[in-house]
Amino acid sequence: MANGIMQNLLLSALALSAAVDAYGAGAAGWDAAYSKAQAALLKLSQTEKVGIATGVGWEGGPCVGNTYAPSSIDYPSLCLQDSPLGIRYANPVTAFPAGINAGATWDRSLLYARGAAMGEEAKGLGVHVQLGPAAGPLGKNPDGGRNWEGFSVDPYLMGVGMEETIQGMQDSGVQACAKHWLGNEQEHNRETMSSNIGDRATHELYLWPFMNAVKANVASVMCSYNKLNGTWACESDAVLNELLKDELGFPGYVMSDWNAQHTGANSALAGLDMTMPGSDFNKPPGSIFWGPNLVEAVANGSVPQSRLDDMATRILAAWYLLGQDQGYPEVTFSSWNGGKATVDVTADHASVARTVARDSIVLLKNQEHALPLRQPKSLAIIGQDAIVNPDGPNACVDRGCNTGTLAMGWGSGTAEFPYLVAPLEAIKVQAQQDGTKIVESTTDSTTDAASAAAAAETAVVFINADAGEGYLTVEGNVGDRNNLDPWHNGNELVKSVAAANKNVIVVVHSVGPIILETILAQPSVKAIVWAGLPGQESGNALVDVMYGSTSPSGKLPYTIAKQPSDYGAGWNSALVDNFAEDLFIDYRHFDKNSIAPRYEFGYGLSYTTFNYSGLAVSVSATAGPSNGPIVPGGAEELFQSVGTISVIVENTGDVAGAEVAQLYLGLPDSAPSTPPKQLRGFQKLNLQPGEQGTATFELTRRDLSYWDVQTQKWVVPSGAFTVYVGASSRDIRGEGKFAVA
Ligand SMILES: OC[C@H]1O[C@@H](O[C@H]2[C@H](O)[C@@H](O)[C@H](O[C@H]3[C@H](O)[C@@H](O)[C@H](O)O[C@@H]3CO)O[C@@H]2CO)[C@H](O)[C@@H](O)[C@@H]1O
Repeated sequence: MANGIMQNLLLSALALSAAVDAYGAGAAGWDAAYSKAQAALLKLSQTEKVGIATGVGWEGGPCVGNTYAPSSIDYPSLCLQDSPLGIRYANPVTAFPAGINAGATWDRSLLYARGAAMGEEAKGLGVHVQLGPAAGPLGKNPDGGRNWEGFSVDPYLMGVGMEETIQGMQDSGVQACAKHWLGNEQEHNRETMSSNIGDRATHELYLWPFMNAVKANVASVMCSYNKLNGTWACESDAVLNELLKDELGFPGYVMSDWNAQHTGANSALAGLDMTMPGSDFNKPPGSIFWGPNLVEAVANGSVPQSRLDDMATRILAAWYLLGQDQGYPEVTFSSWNGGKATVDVTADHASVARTVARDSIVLLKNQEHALPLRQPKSLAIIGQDAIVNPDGPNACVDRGCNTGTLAMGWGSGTAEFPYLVAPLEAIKVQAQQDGTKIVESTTDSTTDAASAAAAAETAVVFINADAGEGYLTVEGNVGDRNNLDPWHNGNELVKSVAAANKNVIVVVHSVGPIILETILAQPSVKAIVWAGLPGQESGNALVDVMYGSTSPSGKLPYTIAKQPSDYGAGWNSALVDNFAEDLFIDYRHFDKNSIAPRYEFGYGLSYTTFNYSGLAVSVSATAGPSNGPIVPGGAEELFQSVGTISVIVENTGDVAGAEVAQLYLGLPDSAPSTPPKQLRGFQKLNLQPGEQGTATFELTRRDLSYWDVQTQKWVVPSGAFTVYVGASSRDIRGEGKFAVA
């Protein structure tokens, strides 16, 4: 007995030192957090160690996930709460624009501000772990149901979104959770299918944004429902221990998606650290994998004591890392009784929400200066998407319906609207100031639409396309979209308006790309505005842009194709997805196959114009693999600067505007079958008329590397790299070269 205890203690010590080695000495605060965690661990009983790794069950506490509180140390029942765009099932909270809008701003400071504001609200409500942001799905399937929760289909932009959001959230004191790890690209069959992804695509596409998350010291990671290469993501040694903890040096803890655990001992050995929600949620009664079963598994030797100690240490360390041991607020709401909080945490966050919504708007078409509107005599506002759901913006649980204006998708990635400013409501305020007569048709009836359109100088028609999580089916869409068309007969609505009015503006609220060919075929359609999923400040943000108090400055975070088949990808109903696209998703696929997109990745118009000049390239790197110690994010060398590329951008128009200058790199031929160009930098510059600014793109070794499957390392290839700098992935304004010997 005594020998057994001694052996367990020795194994624990070994595991703890292994964990310390894994994240590298001195990594931003983790060292100190681990020391505190190790000290606390010594005071915990076996049952308590298991308890802090086990959820108490769905609806077992105030949050969507709750752990058992130990009595031996001053550590709470952890409250884990969605979502990536606000605090789910609580009110009042701010309903921020969705991730896809935050990505469309291409604005690092706004991404950070949104994260910080969400983090403040989470902390204020006593939430310890906010379940976001999301980098999986990445969005390789344009019709994927949850793509809108993340920032972009491009891993670089997604990575920046993850990093800035996590930094913002964690600077406010809440633990972030990067999800869903890994390869959960569709909702159909998500809990049964296997994502079979090649090693290179795994690294260069799907893992890439999680590197940024781990580099930003994310406290936790959620493993996904699907299998990866045949093994459940939440019990895959290759996915959790090898990729995440060893290769990326992740020092925090891995929690399961809700019920994504399939075995007790196996998942523990593979690197799962916390099971959620910990009950037999959606499973036959009695199928609880941890709790007492984990105590038993350690006792009978199927799970080493060191593994249990490692789980508990990681969970405790994340809590200490965020300083949650210092006077953290109590949970002040319950998810299960309407979420009414005893405190108001919203502060001035509506202004952050409005700015993100405004600066994410992408102007796709603007013919004959249709926009901005200049005190029109009359305006027809058409479509149900112009008004709030008559039953209220929160009428459907988890936003599981598409009635009224669309401002977020559906599922767990939602929050309750405290209010929702509808487009019509905001336009009416402006119209009153301008003396504009408003004619309304707020159903999707084509006949009513035509009458309203005929009675006004200009017609603004609102259409949308929704998607969400597969546990809810909305209008026949099981999470993923059935097609890339606008919902509610949107094409016919626009056609009827365009037949009755010569000056039509189309506003699109959508979760992702829609096919616009029918709409573009109408000569009366002069302007198209993509407003995405703008959150509670929808109408106000739209008015800011449509009336020109701010020039549109969003850029597309994905490609809009001419037809669905152009993407070469989409959700499928099989139980296996072989990810045949490999590295060639979205613009990488269009470029490789010389397919002309309708609106390319990175595209977006402004009310002004920008000139690019003075491209300067100063890059010096040595070819070969990146080595060095593992720090959070990966091999240390990967994050070393190898130089800069800069370009001068001038506002050549007569109004102020912001331009997102974008850097794409083409790798030399010595890197085998690589996409023709890949985003490797961007900077948004606010410029007054006539003003010049310099966009500077700092490059790291990772930006120059590809994943070499033979050596299992990131490798900088030798040869000539091509530099493309421009206003989008297809609007290249300057080209250059640099060589790596
Ligand atoms: O919320 C935590 C994570 O949960 C996953 O989604 C779950 C979601 O939170 C939950 O509300 C939903 O429950 C439904 C259940 O699946 C269904 O069978 C039942 O009929 O209705 C329930 C809703 O009332 O289950 C979701 C999982 O299936 C997310 O994937 C994850 O991102 C969240 O962070």
